[in-house]
Amino acid sequence: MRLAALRCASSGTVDVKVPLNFWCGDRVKIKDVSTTEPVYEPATGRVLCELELCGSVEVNQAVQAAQSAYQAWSRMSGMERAHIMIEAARIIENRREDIAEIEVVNNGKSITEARMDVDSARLCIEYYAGVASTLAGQHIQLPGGSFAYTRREPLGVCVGIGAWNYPFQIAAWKSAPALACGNSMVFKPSPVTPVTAVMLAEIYAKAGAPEGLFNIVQGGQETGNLLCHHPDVAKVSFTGSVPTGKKIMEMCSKGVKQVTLELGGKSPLLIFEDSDLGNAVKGALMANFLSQGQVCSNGTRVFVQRQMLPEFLEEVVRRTKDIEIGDPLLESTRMGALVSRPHLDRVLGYVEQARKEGAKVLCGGEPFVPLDPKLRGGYYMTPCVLGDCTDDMTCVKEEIFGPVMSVLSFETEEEALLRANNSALGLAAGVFTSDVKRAHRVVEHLKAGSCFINNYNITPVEVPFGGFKMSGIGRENGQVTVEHYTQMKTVFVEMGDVDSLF
Ligand SMILES: NC(=O)c1ccc[n+]([C@@H]2O[C@H](COP(=O)([O-])OP(=O)(O)OC[C@H]3O[C@@H](n4cnc5c(N)ncnc54)[C@H](O)[C@@H]3O)[C@@H](O)[C@H]2O)c1
Ligand SMILES: C[N+](C)(C)CCCC=O
Repeated sequence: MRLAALRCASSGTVDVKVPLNFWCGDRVKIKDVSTTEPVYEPATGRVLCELELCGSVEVNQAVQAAQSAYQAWSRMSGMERAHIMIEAARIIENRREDIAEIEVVNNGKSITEARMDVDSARLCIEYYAGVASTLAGQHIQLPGGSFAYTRREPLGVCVGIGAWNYPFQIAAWKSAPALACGNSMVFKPSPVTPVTAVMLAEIYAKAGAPEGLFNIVQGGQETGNLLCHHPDVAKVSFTGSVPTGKKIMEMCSKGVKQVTLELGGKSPLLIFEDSDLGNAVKGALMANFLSQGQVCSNGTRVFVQRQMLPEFLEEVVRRTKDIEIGDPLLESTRMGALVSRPHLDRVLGYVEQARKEGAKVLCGGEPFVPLDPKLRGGYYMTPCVLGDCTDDMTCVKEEIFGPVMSVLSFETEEEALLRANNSALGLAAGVFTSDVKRAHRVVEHLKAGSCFINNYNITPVEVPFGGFKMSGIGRENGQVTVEHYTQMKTVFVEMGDVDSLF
């Protein structure tokens, strides 16, 4: 089935007819489909397709395919693996627009952002292609000419389970390091956004990967459970919510399987009075409104030093009101649709709750109905800035995962740090200041895995990304991720006689 079968021209015109499961190098139509689930186009509310969910038969087939590909792939040299990954990256570059458009249709984010996500996916694969050829062990000299060496060996069949906010990017961020290290993968996208991960599977196959190297099984919780419990799966890398992450860890503990958990956040952004106002405002917008606010690392608790608060609020509200909402496939659109109707309702409910708890809605927080009639059934809202927030409010404590910025004020650095760290989550944090000493002092004390100084939400693939506390375990991207997709073997070599005690 050609990728072009999915090509779209504008919102409201796409029907996905091709199968979305993929193993043994091809799209798979399930024989006796017992369960399907509708998949929606967030921009219009139309049904895009009925998703065929995988049960144990299909999960077994996909894992088996991955096992057999693993035999060949794990024996290849890093350079050989790199060659295929570079080719995959090249195909992604050529198909950038196709992939980005379909991502928009299934996820609702703007085409501008979708293109950036596709670029991040490609760069990640290019980066780990480079890493593949550098994988090496150590040589350790021992007495009498004896020595030991270490080997970095792959784990086997790895499972990736993705969230719906960055469907294509998550599939690449998980598969690139896994494959570079010699593993194979079975990936389960979110059933809300199942359409683009399978394009990545086709691309790897086209680039020359052995059949079964990267497979897609579609489904929700049940399919995920089957994968986590599967005896032939060595590791699970999960991106999603904290409650699901806990379940994944529990299931993996039964087989003592390794886990990587990329979970939720409620990250703080500290803006000191000596900051450059323009950059601080731009940073706060980037920290809250990318992907309709549906970003794990978002800095949704914006602490502003009291002296700067009035001018910050004035500017941040002005710029938030200017955000162009609408058809996510239009170049001018900066904010598209939220991912689903229930999610939109949940986010609007948080705004209502904030109002009841005493926060001031400075702008937005309302359902938005575009003028274009075909978009009337879409899941839009106006981006929201909440003022007069306090630490005990629900909007400040819970991950909303929508375009809602909570602004709080503070007096001193010490107080800001205490309040910023007062969360069970620790994915990211940011600080804006022109005082270089303060910047590093504050970052040293912030309990978060990814910290930004004078910027926010940039994730170059060569830099590790991941959380402290309940935001996760392990890292994605960067050199360190090799450790999460390999195991170390130590080999002792005796060059003399055995010095036996017996
Ligand atoms: N830290 C990160 O890198 C990162 C990135 C993106 C999203 N997230 C987080 O993801 C959440 C939003 O995504 P979501 O709503 O898709 O999360 P979710 O936890 O509901 O679902 C994530 C994935 O897990 C699957 N799943 C659900 N129950 C399962 C089970 N029992 N066993 C196995 N798999 C199961 C889902 O089908 C989906 O594929 C937010 O909390 C967000 O912060 C984190
Ligand atoms: C690329 N972003 C915007 C930093 C998103 C990282 C993945 C988290 O949801």
